[in-house]
Amino acid sequence: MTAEFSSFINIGERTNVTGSAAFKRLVLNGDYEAALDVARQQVENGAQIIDINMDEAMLDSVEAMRTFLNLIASEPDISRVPIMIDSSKWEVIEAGLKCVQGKAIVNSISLKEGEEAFLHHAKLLKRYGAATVVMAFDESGQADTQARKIEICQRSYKLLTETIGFPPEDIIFDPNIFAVATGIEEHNNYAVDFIEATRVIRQTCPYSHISGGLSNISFSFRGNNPVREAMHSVFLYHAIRAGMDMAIVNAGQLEVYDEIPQELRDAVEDVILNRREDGTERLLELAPKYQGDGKAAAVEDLSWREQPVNKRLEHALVKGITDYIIDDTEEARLAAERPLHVIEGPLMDGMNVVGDLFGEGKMFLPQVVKSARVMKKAVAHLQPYIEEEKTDDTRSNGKILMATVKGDVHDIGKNIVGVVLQCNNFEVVDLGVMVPCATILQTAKDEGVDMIGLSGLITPSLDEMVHVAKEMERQGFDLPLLIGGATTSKAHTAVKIEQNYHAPVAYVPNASRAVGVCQKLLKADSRAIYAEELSREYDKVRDQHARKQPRSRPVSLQNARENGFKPDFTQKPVKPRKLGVTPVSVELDVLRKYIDWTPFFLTWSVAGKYPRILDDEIVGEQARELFKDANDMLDEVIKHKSLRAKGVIGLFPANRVGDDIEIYQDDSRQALAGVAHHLRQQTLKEQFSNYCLADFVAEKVSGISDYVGAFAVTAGIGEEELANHYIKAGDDYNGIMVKAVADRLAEAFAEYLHEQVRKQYWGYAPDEDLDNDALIREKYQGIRPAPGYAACPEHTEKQLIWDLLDAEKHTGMRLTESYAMWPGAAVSGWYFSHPQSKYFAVAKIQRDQLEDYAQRKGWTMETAEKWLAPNLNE
Ligand SMILES: C[S@@+](CC[C@H](N)C(=O)[O-])C[C@H]1O[C@@H](n2cnc3c(N)ncnc32)[C@H](O)[C@@H]1O
Repeated sequence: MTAEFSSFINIGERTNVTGSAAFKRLVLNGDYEAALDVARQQVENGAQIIDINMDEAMLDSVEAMRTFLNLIASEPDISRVPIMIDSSKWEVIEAGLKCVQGKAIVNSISLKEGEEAFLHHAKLLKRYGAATVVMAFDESGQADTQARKIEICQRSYKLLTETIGFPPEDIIFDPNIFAVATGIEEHNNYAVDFIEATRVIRQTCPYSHISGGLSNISFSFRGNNPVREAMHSVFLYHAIRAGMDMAIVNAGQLEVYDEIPQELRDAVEDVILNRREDGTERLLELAPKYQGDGKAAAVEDLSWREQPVNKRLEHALVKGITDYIIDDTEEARLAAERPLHVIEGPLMDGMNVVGDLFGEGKMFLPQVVKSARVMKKAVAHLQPYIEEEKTDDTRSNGKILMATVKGDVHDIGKNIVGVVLQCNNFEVVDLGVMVPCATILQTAKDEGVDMIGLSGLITPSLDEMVHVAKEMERQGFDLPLLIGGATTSKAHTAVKIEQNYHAPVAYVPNASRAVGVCQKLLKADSRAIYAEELSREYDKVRDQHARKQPRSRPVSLQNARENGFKPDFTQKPVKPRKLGVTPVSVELDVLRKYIDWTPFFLTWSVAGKYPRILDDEIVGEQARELFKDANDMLDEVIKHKSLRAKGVIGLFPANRVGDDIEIYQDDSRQALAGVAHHLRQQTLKEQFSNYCLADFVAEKVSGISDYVGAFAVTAGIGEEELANHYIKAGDDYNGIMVKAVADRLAEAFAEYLHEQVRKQYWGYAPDEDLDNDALIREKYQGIRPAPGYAACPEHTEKQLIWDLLDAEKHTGMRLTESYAMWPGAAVSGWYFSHPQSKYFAVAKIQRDQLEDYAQRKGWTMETAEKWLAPNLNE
């Protein structure tokens, strides 16, 4: 499998006042909330880094950069991607670097003002631990030819790495993308110059990266988006193959290379590759034809049924069509010498095509999972014939044990990886969820597996993975270990896991990487080399981690408390209409209207915001198909009541005492029902407060009667049974779909119930009238923070919610030893009603708060360190 596209990174370009008039207007008007939406949209559209530029004469750029980045820091759905601070002014860059949490990227530095200034800036960036874009620009100007681009980048590289020891992997060269087809002959070779320079730079400047602003290339076709998009795709297609690994793009506006009409693609390719003198004229002639979308309407094409059987099998696998698979497999079996040969021949050939297309970014994840369904059907048809022959000599690529670790129940990602591996002829032993270490290791021995893959979603699972690695070492295992799941990371794998186990440990960020990693680890000839590569890489990550300087200054807990948020309590808090605990049940077709579909597509690695995604140029067709399949599943579970939802809420008198919230049994406020413990942000905040969730509740000493709420909901009753029913029938696609749909229904339940609480049960916003989009965008008053998320990252607090609500009795939901909720399709959290309450990230805390929290919870320091590990500086 090739992986050119899986490692390509696209950088969002819309948060740039010099490039987007709309964004500029928002920032100039001080409408930072809408400006944040622009950033959020880019992330939702699949940007993996966002470029932020505030260079505008009418703006105080330093202030604008600082304000915007600080706002982003408290938006977890934006700040999960790295920030590229883009400015031509050093003071703006530095102001930005002081705000960004995590690794920043600076755009850009160059030799424009000579070596001294260049190295001075680079040294500062190194101290911040930032990566940087280095423009191919020197004292005599911007590089336009291939030779100049190479010369300047090589000179910059040498200066950076040899003079000041700048980490080469933190260097991103921008060799300048200039417009082609401008009518000026000297411009005709600009794309070729870039591509060829890229090839040489990647070869001669090890570990560095190549990026560029893509939209420049098509500047002469402004107003003709189809042609511009075709030019971008063709350019990227060739540049990526030459080694370009990042680009500033509008991710929502890229045509799939293979889907550009042949005639247009050829004409664009002539221009990009400067293949003929009259290339520009020919493209200009053709362009008006594609001014619209230039594509003919699709009709169902059954001509593939005319092809030989092997080709039909391949087609069915690639397209995920099960309709004819049994007939075609039977035909192939009759023609083959042995039934096994059908698997080893045409079926595996077809799956290899699937694997290659996926690796090249030409197929999407849900399609691969559907291919697996076709494959399973074919294999199931052949199985009785193979058994009749009584031979079982199929050779798989290797046997992999997969498990979600003890205490964790999440397995959608693991199941997808399992299916993708099976598609690539790996045998997967899937132990399911909540698997204790001893079971994992014993099964690995009994089954003689070649590798172990661990998955987990919640933060406590990270510790459990460390435990498994240590046990593997203690028991003398020598198998490679794979680590994956939402909270895992390369840094955690390097710092916490890899050091504890001598055999190869590989962090697998997503399903598309899994196959490549497994193949390299299981082939005798590549294992040693890859293991060596991995261990060098992790050494480096550890080293970087150790050298990482905190980008934000810690403050004492006392100072943080003094700078706590002081909400306005001139309006008295509204007393809930119905105090106490209320179980709630609801029909799924009510919840259906509250579904937020965007995360559903992300689960399947199809990125984009709903409903726009359905019409997206690149993923639209795939998104429509997925959406239809999900809705078919919803129809089915509603009709047969095979999934059910149950929830419970509680509304209680409450007051703040320090960073705790006392929750009372009744409004006399004499007897405690429980105490919620919260954490406070502990880094220096110059313009903002050091937030703690407790701040949003009136202090006990104020005499103001305040209230909080709690909720726990699930839409996963029946989920396991239904998923297993599909999986047993060989239909992993629908097995995963059940869980993806149940997860959406649970989130929809949380949304629906929160609305009911605001308008009725609590009734602090009785006249609220918001559509689903506004609900998803959280335009309402109040928040519902969920333990385990950034404002209340400590998971054991869920126990208090369970106790207050008697949640197990009312809903059947349980907490595991890691405080994951079971069934997996579940949501729980607190309700805060204050109009100024908002989400934020506690982030790193200091020793004094750790001690204070341990004392408040009645914990030993060891217990506190265990549960707060993700928030401690190490
Ligand atoms: C993860 S999304 C879920 C809603 C989304 N519409 C969906 O369907 O997936 C937003 C929820 O996550 C939780 N959340 C987000 N940011 C948080 C933070 N900083 N602290 C605590 N909880 C947070 C809140 O419960 C919030 O309602």
